Amino acid sequence: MEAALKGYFGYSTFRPYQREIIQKVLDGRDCLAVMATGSGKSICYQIPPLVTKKTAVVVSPLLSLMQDQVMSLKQKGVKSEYLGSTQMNSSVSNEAEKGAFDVLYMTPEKAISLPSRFWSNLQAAGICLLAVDEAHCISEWGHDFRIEYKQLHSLRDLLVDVPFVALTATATERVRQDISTSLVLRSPHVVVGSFDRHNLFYGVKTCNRSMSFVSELVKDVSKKSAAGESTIIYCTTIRDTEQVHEALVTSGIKAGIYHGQMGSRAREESHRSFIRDEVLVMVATIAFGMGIDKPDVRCVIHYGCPKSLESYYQESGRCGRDGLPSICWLYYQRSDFTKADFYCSEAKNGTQRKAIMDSFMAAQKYCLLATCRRRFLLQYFGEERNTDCGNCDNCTAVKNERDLSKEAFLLLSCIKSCGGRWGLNLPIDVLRGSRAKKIVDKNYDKLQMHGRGKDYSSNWWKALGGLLIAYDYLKETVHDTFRFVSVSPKGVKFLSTADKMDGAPLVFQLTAEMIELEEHGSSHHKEGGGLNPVPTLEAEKFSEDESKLYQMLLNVRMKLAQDIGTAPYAICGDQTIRNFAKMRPSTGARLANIDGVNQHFISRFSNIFIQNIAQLSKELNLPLDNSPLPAPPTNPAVENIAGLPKPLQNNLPGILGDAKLTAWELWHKQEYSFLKIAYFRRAVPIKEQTVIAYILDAAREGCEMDWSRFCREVGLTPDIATAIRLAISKVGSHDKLKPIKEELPENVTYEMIKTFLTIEGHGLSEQVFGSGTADGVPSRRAEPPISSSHASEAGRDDMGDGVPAAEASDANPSAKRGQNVSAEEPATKLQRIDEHGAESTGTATATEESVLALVASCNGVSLEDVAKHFKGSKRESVLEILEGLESEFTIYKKNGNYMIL
Ligand SMILES: Nc1ncnc2c1ncn2[C@@H]1O[C@H](COP(=O)(O)OP(=O)(O)OP(=O)(O)O)[C@@H](O)[C@H]1O
Repeated sequence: MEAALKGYFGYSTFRPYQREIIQKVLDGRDCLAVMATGSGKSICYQIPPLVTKKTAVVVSPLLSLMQDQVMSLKQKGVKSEYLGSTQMNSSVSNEAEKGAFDVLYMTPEKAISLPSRFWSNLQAAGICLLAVDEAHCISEWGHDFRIEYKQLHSLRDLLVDVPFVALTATATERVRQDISTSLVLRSPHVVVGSFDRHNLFYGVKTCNRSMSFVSELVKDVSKKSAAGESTIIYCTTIRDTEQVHEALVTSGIKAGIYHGQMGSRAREESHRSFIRDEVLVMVATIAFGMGIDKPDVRCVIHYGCPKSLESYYQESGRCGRDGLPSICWLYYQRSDFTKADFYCSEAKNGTQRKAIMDSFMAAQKYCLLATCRRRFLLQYFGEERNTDCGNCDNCTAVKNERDLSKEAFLLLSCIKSCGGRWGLNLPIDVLRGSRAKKIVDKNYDKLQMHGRGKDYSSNWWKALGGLLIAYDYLKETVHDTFRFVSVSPKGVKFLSTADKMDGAPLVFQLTAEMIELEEHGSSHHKEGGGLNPVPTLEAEKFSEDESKLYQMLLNVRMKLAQDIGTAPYAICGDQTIRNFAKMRPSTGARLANIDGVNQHFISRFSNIFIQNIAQLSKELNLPLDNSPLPAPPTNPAVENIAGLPKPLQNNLPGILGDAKLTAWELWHKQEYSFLKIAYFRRAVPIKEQTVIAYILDAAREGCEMDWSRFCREVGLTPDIATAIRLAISKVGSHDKLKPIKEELPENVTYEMIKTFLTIEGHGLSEQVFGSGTADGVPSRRAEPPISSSHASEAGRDDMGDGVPAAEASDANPSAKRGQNVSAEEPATKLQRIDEHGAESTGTATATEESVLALVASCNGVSLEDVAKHFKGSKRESVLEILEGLESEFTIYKKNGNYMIL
């Protein structure tokens, strides 16, 4: 599991619950995972297929979401596709049912409409799980109910032994139950993670929708864009969306717009430009919601109070999914609170109406809060916290507490005297001495407190009213479209004791709005207050030049992404780029050690980044290798990995297929050995013979070859070449290999014959082997004399005459080539070490190949054991080789033991 995590995703440790869920799925158990947005749920269904080599089917509600995930997975080297209405490639479905993909996404509509033949074929090919992402859509009690989700249970009968995994970021107990019942989960393993998004700063500001406010907002957002950071501005109406978008564009900020009245093409285009960082600001209604898989959104602004705390959590949760510090601001205006009636109009019955109203009231309460916002949010989702978070506006604001007992007394008693039949406005007007007709008609101008609240503005009183509601001194109720504020039992108690004790203190933390109103007489947020209330932890650790380097490297990533037509985050995350800027690795080995760097990245982009880091660091006068990482291995093969793998410039991949091309690239460009290629990125290694066949295929397709080296590694000397030539002439044909092999001594392998024939096919025989016998190709070892009489029965048992050349091979070519360690040898030797403690095992020397063979033969081997095994080499050399192999992702370390990746 760890091997797949590092190899494909570049991470060295699992986040909470990931391992547990993956293990349960591998054990065949159904799971229900309720984990916060951005907590890493996807990996729970993306790792099992990489471990089991069977397909994971993922049902996901939105095509845009699937497309983004497929794009991202492909960049990691994970075979992935989707099935849905926008899939233009008609062969995907056919390939999918043959098990061609690791991860196969599909819409619920597609999942329930696929013929049972598809499922039985896929099951025959291998299916390791069925995941239902955003599983809350199953429940009518969830906030995104989708009728097709309800029908997914029909798959249960088709996929009897396949574990089902339901995943969601928000689910109450009731929704969880619905999911479980509807999907017919069988005693599922349930995981409920924390809802806390500790990297998010939460803040609230009041606003008005004037142009001056919008231009302040634009100014703030432009700072984020200038820093290359992405922002989403959620508006509650299409009108607001258009207004804010226009203001941004007029100020020269590249911004996208997204709302339900746009055509699907325009929406897709908008979405695409945002995830590819072509625009850094997206102004949208909540229609731009669930489908956002972009991990590096740094700021989410809600321009208007959201309709519920659930949707606020979900939408603000689009921020900082990569775990880096990010900011969520909510701007509200008191008039937003009157929208409850509008939302309630969606209700089908009284119960639903109450549910909508309760959620909206909670959102309103969140706006008016003067205490820790995170605590409030978590409490709302049933998670108790004893301490304040220190990462929200109320926690970080200079504490401004004051005894407001007199003001509270005035407001409460005024509301009580007005009979609790009004909203907040009328009693506040009474306090402020209004003689409006309604007030005079009701004789409220005769009340004792009439005009006694003139010192504060109306908005200040409303803010106090909000506090008194939040702390249950006032009660807000809604009847039809009217809201009434009355004094609660707690408020009544306060009034009675305040009366008697004359001045019992009631200390409140003043809200930001109240402070603003007292200081400036208006509640517009301060100029320059900006969106960045707290310096991010990472930013604090960066020097100015490191920040510059970070920005430059973001540009390098952007350019690369544009060149290959993908999103920058799909190449690697912001945190990885931060680490590059901080550590400034000078070699591929150092780069590979950085979290977030996976095999695919190493083979495609490491060279570009190493070069840019070196050059830009030089320009900025920053030293390289500023990292706490161990000293870089000096193994030339390791250095090579950073240096060479460039994508091919010709069209060979199409002809050759990935595996053959990769084998050839690794051999030719990286100078990997056959054995190392056999293990490269494979849980189950392929045979060395297959590697050789792949490279020969590449050569036949025109790939450049160093034939001297190839012959040397296959063991094909000029003597053997001569013998093969003779054998062919004896047999009279080279169409079948077996008769040729039978004419030759046992030590002449099928690989040698194939190599000879390929070289002959290229007309290079004379050049490579010379015209005669002995000269031409340097041989590392003395060959036994060749004579036809040595021909053996080798291969006769397992190969008929018709065996095609590409499939014919010997069992263990490296062993026959007289290498230090054969594939079986290390295990035996190591066993001896285990049995006899420090007993010497001879003087075997460590080479990359022999160490690799040893690690491959053991299920975890420590440095000590490897060092003991290779008595002929110094411990440091052994360590160096191990580190080299580790940084190339050929092996990895787990609990101090080396294992094959
Ligand atoms: N073990 C890990 N170590 C470091 N980063 C990780 C790990 N697992 C996942 N991540 C990263 O965390 C981010 C969020 O992961 P993911 O998209 O799976 O979240 P999610 O829980 O599915 O969120 P959502 O509910 O929004 O869909 C991604 O950038 C992912 O690469």
